Amino acid sequence: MKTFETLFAEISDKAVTRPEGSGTVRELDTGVHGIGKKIVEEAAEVWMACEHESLEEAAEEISQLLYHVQVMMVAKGLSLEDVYTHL
Ligand SMILES: N=c1c2ncn([C@@H]3O[C@H](COP(=O)(O)OP(=O)(O)OP(=O)(O)O)[C@@H](O)[C@H]3O)c2ncn1[C@@H]1O[C@H](COP(=O)(O)O)[C@@H](O)[C@H]1O
Repeated sequence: MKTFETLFAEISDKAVTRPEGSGTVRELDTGVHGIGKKIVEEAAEVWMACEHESLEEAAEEISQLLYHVQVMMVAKGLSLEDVYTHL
C-alpha cells in the first residue's frame, strides 16, 4: 500500500524525470497559483464529503487533498523533514 512517504518519493521523482502523461507534471507546470487552487478545491470536497457522504468517499477526498499538498511541497522545494519538524 502506498504511504505518505512513498507517494512523496514518487512525486519528487516525477518532478525531475517529467514522464510523458504525468498529471503531477501537468499540475506542477500550473505553478503555486494553480496548485493552490487545487488544494482549496480539494479541501472543500473533504469538508462536503465528511458532512454529507460516506466514510469511504471522505477517505478518498482526503487522499486527494494529501496528494495536492504534496505537489505543493515539491513545487516549493520543501522536504518531508521540513514539515515534520512542525508536527
Ligand atoms: N494520488 C494521486 C492523486 N490524487 C488526486 N489526483 C489528481 O487530482 C484530481 C482530483 O480529482 P477530482 O475528481 O476531485 O477533480 P477533477 O476536477 O475531476 O480533476 P481535474 O479535472 O482537476 O484533473 C484527479 O483528477 C487527479 O488528477 C491524483 N493524481 C495522482 N495521484 C498519484 O500520484 C502519483 C503520480 O501520478 P501521475 O503524475 O499522474 O503519474 C500516482 O501514484 C498517482 O496514483
